[in-house]
Amino acid sequence: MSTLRVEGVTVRFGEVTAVDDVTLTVEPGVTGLIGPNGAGKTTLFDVISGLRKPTAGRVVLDDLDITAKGPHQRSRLGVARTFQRLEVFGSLTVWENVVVALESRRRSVKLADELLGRVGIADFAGNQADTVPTGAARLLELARALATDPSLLLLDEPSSGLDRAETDAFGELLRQLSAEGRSVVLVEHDMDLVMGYCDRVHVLNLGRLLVSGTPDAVRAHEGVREAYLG
Ligand SMILES: Nc1ncnc2c1ncn2[C@@H]1O[C@H](COP(=O)(O)OP(=O)(O)OP(=O)(O)O)[C@@H](O)[C@H]1O
Repeated sequence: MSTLRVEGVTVRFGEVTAVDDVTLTVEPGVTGLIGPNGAGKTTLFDVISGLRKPTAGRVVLDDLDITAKGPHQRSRLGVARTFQRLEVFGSLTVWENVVVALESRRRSVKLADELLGRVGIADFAGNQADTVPTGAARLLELARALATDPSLLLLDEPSSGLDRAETDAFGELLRQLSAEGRSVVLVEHDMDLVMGYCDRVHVLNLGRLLVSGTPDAVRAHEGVREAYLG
């Protein structure tokens, strides 16, 4: 079980302040990170996963300041991430992609079939990864992330490419991951998924944290409706 604290994090790109003094906590369970395009969600994921050093602020995982640690060190501490832009090994099969992730952690390759079944893409196991539909490739990224047995899982737009039934199945998987004590953070534009499956939601707007709360509290917040939900 991991608790993440983002403390006063700011990221500037020249004149643009992509993330502006954001402080928030992620507890075990499913947390949504939402906001309009350009709100700073992916940049904040980059800071949490160690791909980008913040201009100011700290990232603290279970009381350990990890701000200066790189992505690999964070991965060893239990942080895993999927990307908006797919990052699978296209020339390997779906099954081999998971095996590579398992081997990197010296975990049994026998777990690959179980992981593919778990995310719902067992039928694609023997297919070359760059030939499967986008939705399946996203689920493959999730299987690869789960192969590292993460305590904190960051998912960037996981439902894009999934149809409604697949999205609902994905929501149920989120519940299971949460029940296992993992902390899952979701950057997601599918509001049914966010409102239906998140325990807590943080809303970013123009780089700033607008509000944090339960899905109902966030939905009722006037600033959120104005900024985002319309
Ligand atoms: N490498 C970069 N260099 C310059 N500006 C950047 C860079 N990355 C992001 N930005 C800017 O920072 C702001 C936040 O971008 P970010 O991608 O984090 O937003 P987002 O909430 O993830 O958006 P989306 O929902 O469209 O993915 C935007 O104004 C974006 O143009």
